[in-house]
Amino acid sequence: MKMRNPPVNSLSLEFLTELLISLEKLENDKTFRGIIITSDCPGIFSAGLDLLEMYGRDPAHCAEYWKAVQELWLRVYLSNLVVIGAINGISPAGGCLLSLSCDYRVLANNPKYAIGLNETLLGIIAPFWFKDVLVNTIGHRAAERALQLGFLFPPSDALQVGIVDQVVPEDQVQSTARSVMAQWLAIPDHARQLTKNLVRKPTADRLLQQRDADIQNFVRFISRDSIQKSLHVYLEKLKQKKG
Ligand SMILES: CCCCCCCCCCC/C=C/C(=O)SCCNC(=O)CCNC(=O)[C@H](O)C(C)(C)COP(=O)(O)OP(=O)(O)OC[C@H]1O[C@@H](n2cnc3c(N)ncnc32)[C@H](O)[C@@H]1OP(=O)(O)O
Repeated sequence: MKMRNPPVNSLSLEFLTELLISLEKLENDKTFRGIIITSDCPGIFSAGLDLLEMYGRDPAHCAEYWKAVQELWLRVYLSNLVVIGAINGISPAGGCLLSLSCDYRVLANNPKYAIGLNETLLGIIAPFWFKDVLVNTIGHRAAERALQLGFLFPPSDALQVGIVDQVVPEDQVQSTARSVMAQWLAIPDHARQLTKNLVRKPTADRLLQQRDADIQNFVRFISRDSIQKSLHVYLEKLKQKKG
């Protein structure tokens, strides 16, 4: 699955909906046993959640958006398919969450391709289920530092901390992802799927048990004047960077 939402593969409501529909189709087609998620935007896996879906929007829109974010996460995280991330670009915040929700992550060795939950750098916070997935992946202490400081790990650090499973030369990302897929597909589906569910269900259940409250918390938080100001400042910084 090649994500194509130029210029930066931001996860807008429309794009999230497209991804959800595509994933659902693949899940329902029994001829598919695995997917490789990668990007069609040069140098960018995904710029994460679309800031314009959270800035200057009314509460109803924010609630609809957050529901779609939850939905995509649950679908990828709990997918019965083998999901491999072929991460061929930078993947901050929501892009990192998408990567972390794969079963295996292969990152291209380019110092620009940083990965991490950088929410604090925007003056916002990673929701508890983003945090849970990071803690599950790199452990409590490393996650505690990474989340508070908004670390974006370059490939060598990403491998060391375990946020990705493999770092390979850029021209080998897709072929490596395909070899890894072959290894994972050698396992009988029912055994692998039940095991995946056993490991991941408790984390997903934490959100499933309080989805509506999570949406309300998000809407309250994102609608605060101080948070809207932080988003404004960050968006302006992105604009000014262009010069
Ligand atoms: C009680 C508590 C309850 C809890 C409540 C939870 C609270 C909120 C949780 C929110 C979680 C948020 C998760 C996220 O994912 S936030 C997004 C994080 N993403 C980033 O920080 C990345 C920002 N982008 C960049 O750094 C660069 O754009 C990038 C390195 C990706 C690419 O750089 P490049 O130079 O190639 O391109 P530009 O910067 O010029 O960007 C091109 C245009 O795209 C726009 N853009 C970029 N990123 C985003 C984005 N994420 N959303 C929307 N738009 C984006 C950028 O502004 C440029 O636009 P223009 O061409 O119009 O200027």
